[in-house]
Amino acid sequence: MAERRIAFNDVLFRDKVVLVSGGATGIGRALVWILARSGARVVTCGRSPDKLDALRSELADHGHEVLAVPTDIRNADAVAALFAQMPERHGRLDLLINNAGGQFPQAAIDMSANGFRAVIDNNLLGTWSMMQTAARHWRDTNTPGSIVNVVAVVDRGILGAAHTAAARAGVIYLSKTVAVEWMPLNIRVNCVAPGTIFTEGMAGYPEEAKKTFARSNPMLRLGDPWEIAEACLFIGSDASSFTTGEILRVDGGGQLWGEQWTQGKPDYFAG
Ligand SMILES: CCCCC/C=C/C(=O)SCCNC(=O)CCNC(=O)[C@H](O)C(C)(C)COP(=O)(O)OP(=O)(O)OC[C@H]1O[C@@H](n2cnc3c(N)ncnc32)[C@H](O)[C@@H]1OP(=O)(O)O
Ligand SMILES: NC(=O)C1=CN([C@@H]2O[C@H](COP(=O)(O)OP(=O)(O)OC[C@H]3O[C@@H](n4cnc5c(N)ncnc54)[C@H](OP(=O)(O)O)[C@@H]3O)[C@@H](O)[C@H]2O)C=CC1
Repeated sequence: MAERRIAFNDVLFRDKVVLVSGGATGIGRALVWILARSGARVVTCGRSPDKLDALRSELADHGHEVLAVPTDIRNADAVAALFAQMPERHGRLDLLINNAGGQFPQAAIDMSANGFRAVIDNNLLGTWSMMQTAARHWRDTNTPGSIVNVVAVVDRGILGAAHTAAARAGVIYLSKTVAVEWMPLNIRVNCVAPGTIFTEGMAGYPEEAKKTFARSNPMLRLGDPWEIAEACLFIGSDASSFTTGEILRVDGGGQLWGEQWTQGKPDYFAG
């Protein structure tokens, strides 16, 4: 990541302040790297202080300073404290990328009320808390802003992950709504919907399902976190200044062809 080619020039984010949630691993880590190398001042958060420490020292070894604040996005007080640190440290915020999130694979019929709620809390309510806090900051400081929400491709549902399909659809329609409501505040709101991307998060999926993931799109491969990071850079930056309320699917064409069963394909559909 310290060397990989970046599609955009290195001034696009020079001195911009960007908050990326969930930056310690996977797509978030690629985002932190690509933004730092593009000249941005990067702030990130996550629940695990150890993972954030490892990220901070990895970036520091290459001369990039990152502010990494342990924060659970489901905790409104922690989110408020995170946002309070940014003006102090960097004076402003230009872009928020809501990447933190996740779920577990399970048949909808077996989900407990608490399990379903945990995924809604994490992906819908946590993301909303970050979005609203950022928007209030931009309103109160009379400065422009941009939000990118990392969601998932929900057009055909997400088999074996009904909770996250519901949460991500919620984020998409929240985004479309506030893209209009917040335009008078000069805030753009867009989503990036990754297909199946090879990250640390894959560890939570059964081997039987993982073997089939490469066939979930016509490119017959998994995506790479860097491919999602570049899409977020494009849609979050001035390079897409006339775009708001949009969903950019980065899924190798998976919304058109391919099947994804997060727990493996049931016998009923085999053959
Ligand atoms: C979208 C396309 C899918 C295919 C490709 C993969 C895409 C990815 O997104 S990979 C990135 C995934 N990364 C993660 O998922 C990491 C983050 N995930 C989590 O932190 C958790 O899964 C969580 C947020 C959903 C749950 O966190 P937490 O609130 O800390 O959970 P608790 O341990 O307190 O449990 C609450 C509730 O949920 C039930 N539960 C948790 N894990 C599972 C599981 N693996 N299977 C079944 N149920 C689970 C847990 O049992 C609790 O319910 P009750 O037992 O009823 O109290
Ligand atoms: N990989 C894929 O195929 C796909 C991924 N996505 C979504 O993209 C995003 C990134 O996923 P990916 O990189 O694959 O997964 P990872 O599990 O590697 O990354 C998720 C990151 O979010 C952080 N996080 C999770 N919950 C919280 C929370 N409540 N508060 C703060 N931080 C949190 C985690 O850190 P910590 O555990 O320390 O809190 C972790 O660093 C997620 O929203 C994911 O669901 C969507 C579609 C497909």
